[in-house]
Amino acid sequence: MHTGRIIKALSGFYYVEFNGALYQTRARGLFRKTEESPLVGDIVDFQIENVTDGYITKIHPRENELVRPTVANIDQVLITMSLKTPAFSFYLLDRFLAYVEAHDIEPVVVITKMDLADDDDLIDKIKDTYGAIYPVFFTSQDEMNNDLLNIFENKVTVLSGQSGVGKSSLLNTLLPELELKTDEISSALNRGKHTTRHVELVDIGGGLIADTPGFSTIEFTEIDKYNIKYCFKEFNDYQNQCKFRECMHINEPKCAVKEALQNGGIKQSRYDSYLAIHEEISNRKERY
Ligand SMILES: Nc1nc2c(ncn2[C@@H]2O[C@H](COP(=O)(O)OP(=O)(O)OP(=O)(O)O)[C@@H](O)[C@H]2O)c(=O)[nH]1
Ligand SMILES: [Zn+2]
Repeated sequence: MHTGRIIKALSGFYYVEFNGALYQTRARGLFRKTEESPLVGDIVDFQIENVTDGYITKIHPRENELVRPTVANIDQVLITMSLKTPAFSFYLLDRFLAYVEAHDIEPVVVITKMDLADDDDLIDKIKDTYGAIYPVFFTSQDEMNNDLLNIFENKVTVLSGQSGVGKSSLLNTLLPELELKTDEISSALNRGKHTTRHVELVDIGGGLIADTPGFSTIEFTEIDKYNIKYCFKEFNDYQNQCKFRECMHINEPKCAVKEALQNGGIKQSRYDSYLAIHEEISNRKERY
């Protein structure tokens, strides 16, 4: 019996990496009864049947999972946001950040298209708003950002961000061999344009990254209006000092979050994003 990680799932096979080798495994009937099926990213126990084949006997409990792409046990999500085209949006970035926090995954902010920069105030405001809360990297397509390449070691990473911000370009810059590889696969299988991409974890900087960029829009459907406040990381420095334990930091007196807003510990744009998302979730719930 061995324990490894599923890095690819294709046609009923799960490819498990163990000790630098890849094993083609099946899940057998075991999981059909429990309706639990293995996901890419899962840590599994498996039995080797011959040199490279085996079958999965157990899925270890998941730390977290995302639906787009369908990957489990993710350590970090790179939230890509372009400086321009499409225009940078503090609100949209805050939505992505809250969503990733809600899934118990560490966010990393990556600002793309820095070659288009013409507004120093915007860059300063981005640094000022997020620099103390999250790792923030600035990149452009034609430059290899070596600091960014260092963050992957021993981690499983997923890339996300709205359409057109440069997710694929970033992935190709960080992993030039990737584009080549995907081209080879789709032409080899002769499936043409409409091939459904199967997510695969590929090696990057001593860790793994999902080769398919992930979610590009955010809906807070599974998140409760009482929990969204915990998804604004810097609120956690203050919210246990609010007078009321159930304080939502909106209309309550003696609210430590609103005090922090007054003295600059919490940024106005972050608080405004919180209010907007809280309202969106509250309105949705009322309809049911
Ligand atoms: N100037 C500039 N353009 C870039 C940069 N990165 C990407 N682009 C351009 O932005 C456009 C979108 O890039 P993609 O990498 O396809 O963006 P994406 O986020 O993968 O887009 P979706 O597949 O729609 O989710 C392309 O025309 C890229 O050439 C950059 O750093 N600088
Ligand atoms: Zn409060």
